Amino acid sequence: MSPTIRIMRLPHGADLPLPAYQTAGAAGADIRAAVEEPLVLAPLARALVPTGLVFDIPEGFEVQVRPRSGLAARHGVSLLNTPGTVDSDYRGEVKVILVNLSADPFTVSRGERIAQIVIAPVVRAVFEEAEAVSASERGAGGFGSTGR
Ligand SMILES: O=c1ccn([C@H]2C[C@H](O)[C@@H](COP(=O)(O)OP(=O)(O)OP(=O)(O)O)O2)c(=O)[nH]1
Ligand SMILES: [Mg+2]
Repeated sequence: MSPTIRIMRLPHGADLPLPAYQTAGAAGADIRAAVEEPLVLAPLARALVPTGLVFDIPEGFEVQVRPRSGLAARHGVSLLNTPGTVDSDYRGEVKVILVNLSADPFTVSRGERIAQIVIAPVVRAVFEEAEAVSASERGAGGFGSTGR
């Protein structure tokens, strides 16, 4: 099943390609920087990078915004909030929170593929207050309780 995501391109991204899967089996579709000018990210700097895209995500799905491993491995560039969550009712421009975790400045060029989006089904819970919770083998152990 392939849900359709309708995409509106904003004026500053009108000439950039839509998100696209690069190979037949790709889970992620790359999205591009709709910056007007090259953007220089100093070491440890972050930026909210526009994509020029507004998504119309079908109800029951989300879009996750994830880093590209090539940018991470070669340049230390990642997303600060990975995976970013785009809610199905969000009608604003999708933006990418890029962060430069390397010791060198990184330049983002217009049209560069800066991240990838993965669409995923959403399960929503019912949150219900409880006086007590069920017993389990783990109990309250966590944060390394099983050792290394
Ligand atoms: O990488 C991201 C993450 C989020 N968003 C947009 C879509 C999402 O639906 C909205 C809100 O994101 P989130 O809930 O993560 O942020 P928040 O800080 O909780 O903002 P809000 O109070 O608007 O929910 O921002 C993006 O464009 N890119
Ligand atoms: Mg939120």
